[in-house]
Amino acid sequence: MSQQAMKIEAARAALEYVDNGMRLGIGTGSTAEEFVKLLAERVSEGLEIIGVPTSERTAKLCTELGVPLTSLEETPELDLTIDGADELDANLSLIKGGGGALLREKIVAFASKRMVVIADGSKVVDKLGAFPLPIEINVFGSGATIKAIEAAAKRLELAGPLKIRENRDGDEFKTDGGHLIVDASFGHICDPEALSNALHAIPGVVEHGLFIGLADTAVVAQESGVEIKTTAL
Ligand SMILES: O=C(CO)[C@H](O)[C@H](O)COP(=O)(O)O
Repeated sequence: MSQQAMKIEAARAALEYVDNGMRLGIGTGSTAEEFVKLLAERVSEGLEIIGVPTSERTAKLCTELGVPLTSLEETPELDLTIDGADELDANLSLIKGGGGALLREKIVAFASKRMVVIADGSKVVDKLGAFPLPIEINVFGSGATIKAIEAAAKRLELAGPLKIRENRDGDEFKTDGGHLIVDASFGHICDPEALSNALHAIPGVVEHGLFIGLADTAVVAQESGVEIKTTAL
C-alpha cells in the first residue's frame, strides 16, 4: 500500500469517532486533507457537524467541499479534534507543525474534549526528534529568540542547527498568524516536557510543535491494516 493510500485508510477509520451533532476541530496537512474529503462525503449524505479549521488552507478546502465551519469565538468548546502528526511516540506525545499550523492546531486541540491523531506507520517513533521540531516565533526580536532557544537547548544537552523556514521561492515562511517558524534539528528529545517548559519560558517563542498530553487516540495505518493506539487519560 502506498503512503498516500495509508493516509486515506487512517482518515477513513477516524470517521468512526465522528458522531452526528459534533463540534469538530479539523487538522491541517495531507492526512487531514484526506479526512476532510471523506468528512465532506458524509456531510453530503446528511451528517450534521460543525468544524473549526486549524489553518486557512483547511478552511479553504472545507468551504470548497461544503463542510460547515465555525470559529472558536462562536464555538469555544469542541467535542473532538482530528489531526495529523509528523511524529508520535508510545505515549502519544507528538511533533506537529510540518505544515506550519502548529499554533492554531494546538489551540484547537486544547479546546477539544478529545484529540485523535491520524497517521501512516512511518510517523511512529520510539523517541521524538528525528523530525526537526518546528518552533513558532515572533518576527520581532527573532535573532535574540533564536539565541535564547539555543541556550535553553544547551542546558538540556540538546544541540543542532536551527533554521528559519523558507517558502519554495526562498522567502521567509509566515504562519497564518504572521509569525516565523524555526525548525530545530535537535535529534532525539529525551525529555519532551522539559524542552516544552524551557521553550515556553522564552518570550519570543509563540508556541512549539511538541504536543504532550493532548492526543488520547492515534489511528495509524500500516501495511497490515489500521492500528488504534490509546493512552489512558
Ligand atoms: O502538523 C501538521 C501541520 O502543521 C501536520 O498535521 C503534520 O505536518 C502532518 O502532515 P501530513 O499529514 O501532511 O504528513
